Amino acid sequence: MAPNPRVMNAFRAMKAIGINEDKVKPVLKRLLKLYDKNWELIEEENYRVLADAIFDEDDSKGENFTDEAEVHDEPERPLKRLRSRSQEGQSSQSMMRGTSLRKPKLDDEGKLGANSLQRSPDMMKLQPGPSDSQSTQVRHAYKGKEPLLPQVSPREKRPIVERPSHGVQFKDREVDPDSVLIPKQKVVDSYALIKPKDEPFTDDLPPDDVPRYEAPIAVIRPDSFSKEDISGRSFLTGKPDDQEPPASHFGTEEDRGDSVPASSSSRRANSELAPVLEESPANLEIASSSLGEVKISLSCNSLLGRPNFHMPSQDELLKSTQEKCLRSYKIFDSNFSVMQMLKDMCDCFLELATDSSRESQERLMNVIPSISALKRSAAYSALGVGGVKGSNCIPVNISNGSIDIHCSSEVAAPQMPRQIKPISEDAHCSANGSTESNGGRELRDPESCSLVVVPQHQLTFEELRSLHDFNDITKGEEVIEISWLNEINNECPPPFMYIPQNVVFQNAYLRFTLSQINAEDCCSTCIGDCLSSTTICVCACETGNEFAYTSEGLIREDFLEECISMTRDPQRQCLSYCKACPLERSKNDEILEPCKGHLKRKYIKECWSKCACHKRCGNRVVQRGIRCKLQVFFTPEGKGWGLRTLEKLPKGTFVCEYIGEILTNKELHERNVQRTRGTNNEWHTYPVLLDAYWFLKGALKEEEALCLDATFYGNVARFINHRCLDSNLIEIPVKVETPDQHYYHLAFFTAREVNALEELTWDYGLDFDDDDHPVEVFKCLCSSKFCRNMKRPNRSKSALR
Ligand SMILES: C[S@@+](CC[C@H](N)C(=O)[O-])C[C@H]1O[C@@H](n2cnc3c(N)ncnc32)[C@H](O)[C@@H]1O
Repeated sequence: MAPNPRVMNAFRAMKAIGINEDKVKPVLKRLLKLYDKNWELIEEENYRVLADAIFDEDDSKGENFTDEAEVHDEPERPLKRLRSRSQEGQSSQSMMRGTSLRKPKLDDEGKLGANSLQRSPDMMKLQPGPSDSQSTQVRHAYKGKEPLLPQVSPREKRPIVERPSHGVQFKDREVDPDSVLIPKQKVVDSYALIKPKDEPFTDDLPPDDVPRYEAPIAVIRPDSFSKEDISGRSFLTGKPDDQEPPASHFGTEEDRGDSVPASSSSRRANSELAPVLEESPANLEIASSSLGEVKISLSCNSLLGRPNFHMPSQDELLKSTQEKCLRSYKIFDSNFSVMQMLKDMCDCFLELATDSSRESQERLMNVIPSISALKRSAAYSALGVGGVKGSNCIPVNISNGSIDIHCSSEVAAPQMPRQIKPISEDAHCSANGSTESNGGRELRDPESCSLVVVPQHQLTFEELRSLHDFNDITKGEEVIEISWLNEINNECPPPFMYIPQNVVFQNAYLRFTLSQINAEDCCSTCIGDCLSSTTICVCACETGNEFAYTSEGLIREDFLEECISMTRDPQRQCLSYCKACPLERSKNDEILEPCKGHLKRKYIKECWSKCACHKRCGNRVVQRGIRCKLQVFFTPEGKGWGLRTLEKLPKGTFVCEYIGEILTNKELHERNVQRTRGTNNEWHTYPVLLDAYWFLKGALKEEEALCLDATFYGNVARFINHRCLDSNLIEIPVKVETPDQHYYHLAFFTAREVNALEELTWDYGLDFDDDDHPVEVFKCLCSSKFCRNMKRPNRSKSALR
């Protein structure tokens, strides 16, 4: 029978550290039996378990003949020290992995002791320190060897968890600082062999006549060297981390005094090793939480033996990671920082790991809607909370059926409630933390003393969902966060559901099928970026065989100017007339008026899923979503909420799409009728008609005459206010998924360069003289010199585009 390759590998690995087959065989057999043939456990960390079991056996044999005195006077202990590199300075890494293998301790019968195999670091932390007598035994057992687990010695009774560093820590015990050397360049696989410095250094393998001394006497890891040791260096600063000892230091200064002292001799050893260590860093700290409690390290152990290994600089590493992230995850925010993300990860870890009730209380405060937000929802009246104009918060005291929230005047922080923890319908909590009956719903941890209570029957789930997170009104729906801010009063944005893509309300006919897209509607032979292709891409046909976008992702100047003048210049404006205008049909009048005309527009055709080009092809802009830094803000001029940019935007930048529910024109008409009858809402969203191509079909079917309404479902475009004629945005139809003319995206691009903090506006195309539309009019406050409403400030009807 062919020998089991795993057995052969084990032999080979042991041979590499000087243990011959005869010795390996019986121990291996026992381990296999013990582990139920679980080879993985044996093979882990380059057969560490096996090696240690062999050493154990050696030791236990040896110990039969030693007493305490002999142990201490044992100067000629082994020449070599076996050490897994993965232990070197890897405490935090091990902790992250959450596993650590403790060597199996075989009892007399060759069985595992109760605690022999421990994989949980928590378990290890909880391990009590042995009593003095126990520790003596432990010292016997480990005499001359590094224990594989943080065994707690009398001088290390302090639990590991108390130490500033964390994770699995391997203790250097009985180390003679002068006696060890790590010949890093002679790495065999992942082991570093350590040889007493003052003994003749012959080769890496022990002489055959000293088999007992294969067991190592001591170990020095890179991070147990002085602070100049690169492996203990903070990668962030390039300086040693002086906030705390490296993760693999054991115990306090005094502790180290008799284990691994920072003695002159150890320093001597270090300085001798310095050139080697400089070339062989093992563990690099790359990020940490603000106070250094949590750290992220990179370990490159398996690279150390490679001749071409060199340590990348911090800049190199960050730059390359950043580029990779930007490429892979489509992050277009120029402020994105890998380093920040890693620090955030440390902070999150710390937060989760130390979740204090105070923190969770603060977090909860931010998820409660302010009264102004509630006021806008139908739920407000049902809440029975008195008006608090001038206050950003719902009153602090808990009274039956009311809401408790503490809130500073600057922080109007209504957010999406993320965690609603119904405790009891009848419970609320008084300031001292006791629970009282209130018929409400508790929104936070019952342990904290100030509870937030919202009457359960008042706010529906839908209503809660429509309240806005002031950090990100998009609720994470967009690639980029969009905050909202009111520096004028205590209003909150009106409730609506944020959606990043249009959704069909009910009857609109929309088919995005691949079969519907013909060869002439997609570039099925393009490769990579269509913009840089030399052949003409079919997707550019609609725009005169030239793409509408530049390689910078802006709209081509001439195309943009054409669109602007077709929309704004009365001389260039071109109306098309449909045969049976859906607008007229929806009125259900006896006699249909003739079509009043629809503005003709140029449109952009973007590459899409059936195109063979790359997803990041330059002819895909609108479909990537919002990339500019925007903010919803309360306008000082009395227009209500508006949208502004927080960064300078070049001319031709894509800002956002008008997103809303896709309605048929009939459905919209019905809504409008309802709207005028319904609540007297000051701020109306203005639905847009997707009417640019209505004229193309003889008689458009009802379900093909489409429009977008952002009143209930929409994106930030619903906040863009109107400006007569010289608005800084221009809307352009963009075709993406379907070649059908009756559906397209309406995208806003900057019509000129826009400065940071400038309000973004578009011309709704309102005819302030047209009394024929049911949507409530507003007094135009656009302050444009071309304002069409200037001479008629008191008009009460407006037009709907
Ligand atoms: C699409 S919404 C814009 C967002 C709105 N300002 C809000 O607070 O939700 C349109 C409404 O904003 C207001 N509005 C927009 N442009 C305006 C302007 N130029 N002057 C006055 N009010 C304006 C009108 O009330 C209009 O009905």
